[in-house]
Amino acid sequence: PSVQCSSAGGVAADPYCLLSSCQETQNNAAESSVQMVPSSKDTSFTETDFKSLVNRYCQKTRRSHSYVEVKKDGPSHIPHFFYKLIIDNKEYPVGDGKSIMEAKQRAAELAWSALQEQPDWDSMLSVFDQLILLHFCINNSVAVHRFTSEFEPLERLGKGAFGSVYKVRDKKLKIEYAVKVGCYKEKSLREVRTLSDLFHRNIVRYYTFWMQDTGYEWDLRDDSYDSYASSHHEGNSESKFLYIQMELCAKNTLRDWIDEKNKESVQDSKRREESLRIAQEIVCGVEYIHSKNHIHRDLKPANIMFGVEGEVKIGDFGLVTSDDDDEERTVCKGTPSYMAPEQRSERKYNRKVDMFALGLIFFELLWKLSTGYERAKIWPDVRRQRFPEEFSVTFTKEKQIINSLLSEKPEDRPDASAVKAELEEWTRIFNSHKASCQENQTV
Ligand SMILES: Nc1ncnc2c1ncn2[C@@H]1O[C@H](COP(=O)(O)OP(=O)(O)OP(=O)(O)O)[C@@H](O)[C@H]1O
Repeated sequence: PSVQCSSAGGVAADPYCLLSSCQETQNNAAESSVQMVPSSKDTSFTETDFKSLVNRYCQKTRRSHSYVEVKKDGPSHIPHFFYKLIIDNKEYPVGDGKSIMEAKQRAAELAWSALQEQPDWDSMLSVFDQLILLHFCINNSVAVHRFTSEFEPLERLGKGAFGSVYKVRDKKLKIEYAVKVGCYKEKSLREVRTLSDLFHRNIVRYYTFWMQDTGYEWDLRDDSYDSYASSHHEGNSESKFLYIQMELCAKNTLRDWIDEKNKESVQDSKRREESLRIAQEIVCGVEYIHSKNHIHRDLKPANIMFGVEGEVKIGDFGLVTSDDDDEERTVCKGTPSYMAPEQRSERKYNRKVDMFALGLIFFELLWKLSTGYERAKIWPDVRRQRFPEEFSVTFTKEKQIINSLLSEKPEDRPDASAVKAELEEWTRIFNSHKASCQENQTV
């Protein structure tokens, strides 16, 4: 980044110029600090994080600060935001932007500029504090911000144990994607490694990943972005954030689909037909995952999404592992209510844990459970292959498949290819039966 300092007193908005008005020795220190900016840094994504800078400044000078929304303009699908920064009851100019984050950044930039024009600017911070701020600018504010440089964050889609998932638009391509942001741990690369190995219609498509020094937190209510980024940095300057760019799926997961269906008054044949289609697609995805020697380990409706054509997309590979028979596993990884019995208690298990979860998902797809209470009551029985009477009568064939998937012993559970074949055959029979019924009705 270019370093252009104005002469004593009036310091330019560039945060590197913090020390430009100090005495000569301090000036030298500043110059040498400025030279600390690595020349090899990829400046194409460089931007100054004024929000973090103002936050740091306020912490150092013990000032209170808050962002206040001034107004929101434009149509609801492309709103334009206006924010101002108030520091110790003093208001600074209004900044605007296409997102709240952008407007706050702009407001912080304007406030930062104004702050430096104050006559007592130099005396407000000790030289030491100025150096700390400068160091902060160099190490954080100008770190590569690939996420916000390449993408425009549009909304937060969800939050899980690993981090948050954002809907974003690629600024150049104008294409929307999902980007998952979380704290980097060696384990989290497992998801990236697996996703990059998988290419299938029923699996969330992975594009790329990268690491950044800064995290990103979308929070409309407060400024948790600042504390999120700085708290990770203060405690551990080595901490990194992992960004995973994926295909964007529909907002509603299979969990939402099931919940919606459960609100309908009757258990209709359309639900059965759609459930069979969804079940087939899930099993196709699982067959593929297993063919690549992976175990998903956390199959559940909340981790199953839909693509643009309504096709099933299996996601959240955070617990994926390789299906190596000899490997010792961590007990109780996954979501307890969908876990196979051996996954809850044993160190050795295999891909058949996914088949158990599939059995439970198939049951939930088909059977209307009106309340959480009803679900809680019935669930332990279903896990032990005990089904409601009416379910067994209405869904004879499906019950047979689900029953085999919920076998206590993993070796008694069919593999994905066998279930796929059975489901295909049953769907064919079911659809032709339905077509002939409809024909009889019209005649
Ligand atoms: N590719 C995507 N497109 C659209 N929404 C997504 C996408 N990936 C994830 N989401 C949404 O974000 C939410 C959280 O994602 P995900 O479950 O992968 O995060 P996580 O931190 O790994 O969660 P978990 O606690 O389940 O491990 C999901 O429930 C889903 O609603």
